[in-house]
Amino acid sequence: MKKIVLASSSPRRKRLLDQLDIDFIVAPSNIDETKVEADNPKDLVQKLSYLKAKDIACKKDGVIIGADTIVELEDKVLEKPVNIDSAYKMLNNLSGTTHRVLTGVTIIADNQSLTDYKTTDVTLRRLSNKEIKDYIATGEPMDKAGGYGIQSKGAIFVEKIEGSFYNVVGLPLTKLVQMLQELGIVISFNE
Ligand SMILES: Cc1cn([C@H]2C[C@H](O)[C@@H](COP(=O)(O)OP(=O)(O)OP(=O)(O)O)O2)c(=O)[nH]c1=O
Repeated sequence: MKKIVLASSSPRRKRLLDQLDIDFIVAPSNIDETKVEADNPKDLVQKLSYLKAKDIACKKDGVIIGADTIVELEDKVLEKPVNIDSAYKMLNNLSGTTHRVLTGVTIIADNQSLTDYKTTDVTLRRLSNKEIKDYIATGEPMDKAGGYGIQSKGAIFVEKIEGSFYNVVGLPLTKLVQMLQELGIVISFNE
C-alpha cells in the first residue's frame, strides 16, 4: 500500500491517526485559508480540505489526506480566533447554544480524489464571563475552530454532542476509513 500522508499541521489530527496505529507521515500544507471563499459552510470545509490535500499531492507521492474544521452558529462561520477579543466573542456567542461543527475531508491517491464532510452538533452550557476569561487565559482556544477544545479543558463546557466526537477534534475517523475503502485502500494496523 502507498504511504499515507497527513497534509496537516494539527497535532490533534496526528494524534487521531496515531490512535489507529497505522503507518503515516505528516506533511503540513501551506495554503492561505483566509483567501478561500464558498457559498456555504459545507462547501467551504470541503474546498479547504481539497486545497490542503492538493497542495501536498503536488509535492509528495502517496495517499494524501487533507481536512478542515469550522464551527457554524446561526449561519455564521467561526474559524480559529485571531486574538483574545475574538476568542471571547466566539465563546460568549456559543455559551448556552447548540452549534454545528463541520469537518471536510479530501483523499487524493493515484490521480483519484474524493471529498466529503461530516457534521456534529454540540451544545455548550451557559458560561460565565469569568469562566470564559479564565479559559482564554489558558491559551487553549487560540488554535481551535470556535475557540474551544472538546478533547481538553473545553470538555467541561460541553453539555451534549450529537454525532462523531472525532469530527469535532478535526478528523471523522469512521468517515475517513469509509472514504479510503471507497478508493480501494484498506488500512493495515501495525503488529
Ligand atoms: C471545535 C474544535 C476544533 N478543534 C481544532 C481542529 C482543527 O485542528 C482546528 C481547526 O483548524 P483547521 O484549519 O481545520 O486545522 P489546523 O489549522 O489546526 O491544521 P491544518 O490546516 O494544518 O490541517 O480546530 C479542536 O481541536 N477541538 C475542538 O473542539
